[in-house]
Amino acid sequence: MDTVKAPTIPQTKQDKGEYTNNTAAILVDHVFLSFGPKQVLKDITWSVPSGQITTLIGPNGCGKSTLLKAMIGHNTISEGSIYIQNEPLSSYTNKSLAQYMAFLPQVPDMPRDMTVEELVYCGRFPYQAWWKNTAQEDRLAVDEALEITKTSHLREQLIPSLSGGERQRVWIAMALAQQPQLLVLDEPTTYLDINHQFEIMELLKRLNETKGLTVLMVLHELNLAAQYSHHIGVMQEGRLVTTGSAQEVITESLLHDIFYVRSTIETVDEHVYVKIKGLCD
Ligand SMILES: Nc1ncnc2c1ncn2[C@@H]1O[C@H](COP(=O)(O)OP(=O)(O)OP(=O)(O)O)[C@@H](O)[C@H]1O
Repeated sequence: MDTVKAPTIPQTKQDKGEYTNNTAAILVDHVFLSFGPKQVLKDITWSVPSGQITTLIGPNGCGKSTLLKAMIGHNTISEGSIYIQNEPLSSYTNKSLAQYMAFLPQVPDMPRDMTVEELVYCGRFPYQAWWKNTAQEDRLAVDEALEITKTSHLREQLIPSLSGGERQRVWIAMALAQQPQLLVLDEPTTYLDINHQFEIMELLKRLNETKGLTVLMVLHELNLAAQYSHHIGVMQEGRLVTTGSAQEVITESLLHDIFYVRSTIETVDEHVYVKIKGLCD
C-alpha cells in the first residue's frame, strides 16, 4: 500500500465533529472529471462515513452515477484524489478493492443461462486463488447471502425468469457473497413497485444495523432517501451543493432550487416526509 494518507477535509459536518476522516469509507478531494470537452464533475469534495447509509440525490444528468463510478475507480478522474479507508484508491488492486466493496450498477448485465445460485457464487470471485481451497467458505457465504436476501428458494431458477423485485434481491445476494464492508448501489429501486422499493430499503437498513455494512447509493425517490439515509449529498450540474442529514438537507427551498418543484416537508418523530405539490411556476 502507498504511504500517502488522506487529507483532512474541512466540511461542515466534520467541523461539528459528527464524523471524522478516520471513519471515512471513501473520501473525495477536489475531484474534477471530464468526458472529452464536457466537464461532468466540478471540484467535488466529500466524505462518505463508514458504518452509515449515505445517499446521493439530484436531477437527471447532474453527474450522480459518474461520481459514484469515480469513487469506486470505474471512472478515471481528471483532477483531484480519492481515498478508500484513508488509502489512495490507486493503491488498491482490483482484488483488494473487490474484497472491500461491492458495486451494483443501475442496469446490471443479465446472464441468460445462469441460475440464481451460480450468479451468487460469482460474488466469491475476489477470494479465489489457485493455491487456496475456499469451497467451504464459499458455500457458507453463498448460503448466508441467499438467506439474508430471502432468495434461497430461488436457487435453481434461471435469472431471466425472476421478477424485478426478486432479481434485485438476487443481485444484492451476489454483492453480499462478496462479503464487502461497503455496498455501492446505483438506483437500486428503479423499476420496483412501492412495496418492493421498501423491501430493498429495509434489507439495506438491516444489513447496516446488524452487520455494520456501509451503504452508498444513488436514489431518485426523495422519501426513501429521507427515511433511510443517515447522510445525504445533493448534486446539481456536476457540483455537490450540500450535504447533511435529511432534516438538514431536504427542505422546501432546496427542492425548489434543485428540482424546480413546489413541496411541503413534514417532520414527524425526526422523520422527514416530502409531499410534492407540483412544478414551480
Ligand atoms: N461515458 C460517458 N461519455 C460521455 N458523457 C457521459 C458519459 N457518462 C456520462 N456522461 C454524461 O455525463 C452527464 C452526467 O451523467 P450521469 O449518468 O452521471 O448523470 P446522473 O445524475 O446519474 O443521471 P440520471 O439521474 O439520469 O441517471 C450526462 O450529461 C451524461 O450524458
